[in-house]
Amino acid sequence: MTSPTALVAHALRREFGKSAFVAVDDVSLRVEPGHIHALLGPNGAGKTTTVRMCATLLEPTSGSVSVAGIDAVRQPHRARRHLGLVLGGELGFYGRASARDNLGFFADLQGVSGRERRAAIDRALALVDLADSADVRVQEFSRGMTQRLHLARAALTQPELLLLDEPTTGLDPDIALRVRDVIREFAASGIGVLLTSHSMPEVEELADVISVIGAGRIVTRGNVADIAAFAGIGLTTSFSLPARASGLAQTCVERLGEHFTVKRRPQSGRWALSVYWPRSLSRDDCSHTLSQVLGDVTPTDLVTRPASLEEAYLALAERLSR
Ligand SMILES: Nc1ncnc2c1ncn2[C@@H]1O[C@H](COP(=O)(O)OP(=O)(O)OP(=O)(O)O)[C@@H](O)[C@H]1O
Repeated sequence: MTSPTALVAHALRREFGKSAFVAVDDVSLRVEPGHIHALLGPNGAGKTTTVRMCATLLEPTSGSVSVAGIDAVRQPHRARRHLGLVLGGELGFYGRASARDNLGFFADLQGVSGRERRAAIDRALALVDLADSADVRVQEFSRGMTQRLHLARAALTQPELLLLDEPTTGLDPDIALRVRDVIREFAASGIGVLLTSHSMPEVEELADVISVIGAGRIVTRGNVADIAAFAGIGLTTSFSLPARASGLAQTCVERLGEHFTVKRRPQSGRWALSVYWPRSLSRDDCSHTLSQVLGDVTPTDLVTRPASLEEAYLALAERLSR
């Protein structure tokens, strides 16, 4: 038997306040079992509002949410048993109690039966690599360990759907990498994951599908190449010039900037330049156009490659604002 789709949100709309401010409008999302779907967008775009509606914490003004085949608007209590939720920067544990006792408290809250309780806690701790710290008081945990404990809490009931709202925000890069490993392992075990994040490398690394949301509406959806195509860019070229070559850096910005998007930033005492090429240009077209501006200067770090998610996203930025 095939598992039901972990999440199907259809035409979600949420208004707030007397003015009926539309925070989310006509948002539809699917998360298949074992897949990671990332929701990417600027501050205030509607990501958290969408996640909260999917988590049954906020009722949609209109639209539907189904979690593991259960109507989450009509039957929120039933749907809740099939989902786990982790919000970035969450508190919510008892510092003086051990990791195991904290999870025990949440297991009781979530209705895990007495018989399954011990096994569920051990399994959840092992999943996030905290088995050795089970009896350590949470106040002694680092932020990364605490965030992994939140993931363990969300996994207690073996949910079909995990909703992760900025789960690595504020973590050191190495700890964020460890949390990402755990998220990937969750998906590999068959859980469907809806992830919001402001970290482009994180989304690029983890997501099977990316939905870009701006001003409450889904603007585009797909993989990195699809998002770049929507943004109108194919290849990008990056290179740097010494700080003393300001004149040439300026010429690049002016001449190339007439037809293409060119970004110039000071970086480690040099000028870092990036050119976003339209999809119609081949690699040869790009290097030919660039050589006409650079003349006999050949930057040693020049690289032309498919646009990254960050570049595609930056190219889209204006289309995402309210
Ligand atoms: N309870 C509320 N009452 C009124 N307006 C709200 C409420 N919750 C959210 N909003 C508004 O809805 C819009 C979407 O907010 P939301 O928190 O979903 O955005 P977001 O994409 O998660 O942003 P961020 O990246 O900053 O977390 C914002 O303009 C926000 O001010």
